[in-house]
Amino acid sequence: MSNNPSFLRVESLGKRYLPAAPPVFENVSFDIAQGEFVCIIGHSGCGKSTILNVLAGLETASEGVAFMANREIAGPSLDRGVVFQGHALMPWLSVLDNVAFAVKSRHRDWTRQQVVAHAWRFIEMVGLSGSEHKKPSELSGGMKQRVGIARAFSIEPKMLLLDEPFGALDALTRGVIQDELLKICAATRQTVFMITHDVDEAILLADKILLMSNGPRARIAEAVVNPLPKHRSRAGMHHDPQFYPLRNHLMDFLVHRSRQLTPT
Ligand SMILES: Nc1ncnc2c1ncn2[C@@H]1O[C@H](COP(=O)(O)OP(=O)(O)OP(=O)(O)O)[C@@H](O)[C@H]1O
Repeated sequence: MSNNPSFLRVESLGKRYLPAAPPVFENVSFDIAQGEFVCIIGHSGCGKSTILNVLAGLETASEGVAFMANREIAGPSLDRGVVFQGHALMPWLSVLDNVAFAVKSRHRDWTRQQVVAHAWRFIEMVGLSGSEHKKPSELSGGMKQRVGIARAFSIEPKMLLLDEPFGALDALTRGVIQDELLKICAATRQTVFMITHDVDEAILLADKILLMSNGPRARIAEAVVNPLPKHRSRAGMHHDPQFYPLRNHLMDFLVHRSRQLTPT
């Protein structure tokens, strides 16, 4: 991790969809360091996806600002790769061409050969070599999600934004892809902001876990630094003496404290 504590800086963000209604969230401020993996957890409707969309430049905030590398985020950019739950692949293109399309948009001057070689690297990285000529309709949900991840990584974004990317997957596939994501992030020192509802997933992946209170007027109630050693594994992390205290703290927030912080 670099010494720059605020590669991404969010300052007093607020969002109001309807003028007469209270804001969904307000006064949301947090920092993400370069190479840091941050998860955000909170109940449905508190505004997590809205925050992610503001960071992606797909949505504007009603109040506050977000900066990445000291530049205000004011629209979509290839510097930020987004993976949604619904993977959004182009159904008429093969796995290879779905990834190649993204590579080409990043490197417009590259030859087809360069584009394909680069796309290949990322298809291999997510364990999809052998399926590169398949269309999305021929892939399982987990495989489609891997294509989405390969595509987002292939543009080598400065920041990766993941909106519950594994939400629709069965536990086994989810575990396999979590392990892959961990490996890729360790190898590339990728900076990540990820929404999850899964406390164990957050403990496995995140360096820091942001806890959001319930909406309306939701806020970041706590930023919990993960005390477990950086090289964690799904199989081993629950043996760490710090695992259950951390898990209980997060669960306790979701069950009790997230509500108490909601203004009446
Ligand atoms: N375009 C929109 N117009 C009006 N209200 C919206 C719009 N988008 C989101 N909202 C409302 O804003 C609130 C926050 O939505 P958002 O999707 O950001 O929450 P979330 O925390 O990501 O929820 P979930 O965990 O269920 O995905 C919800 O009450 C939602 O109904």
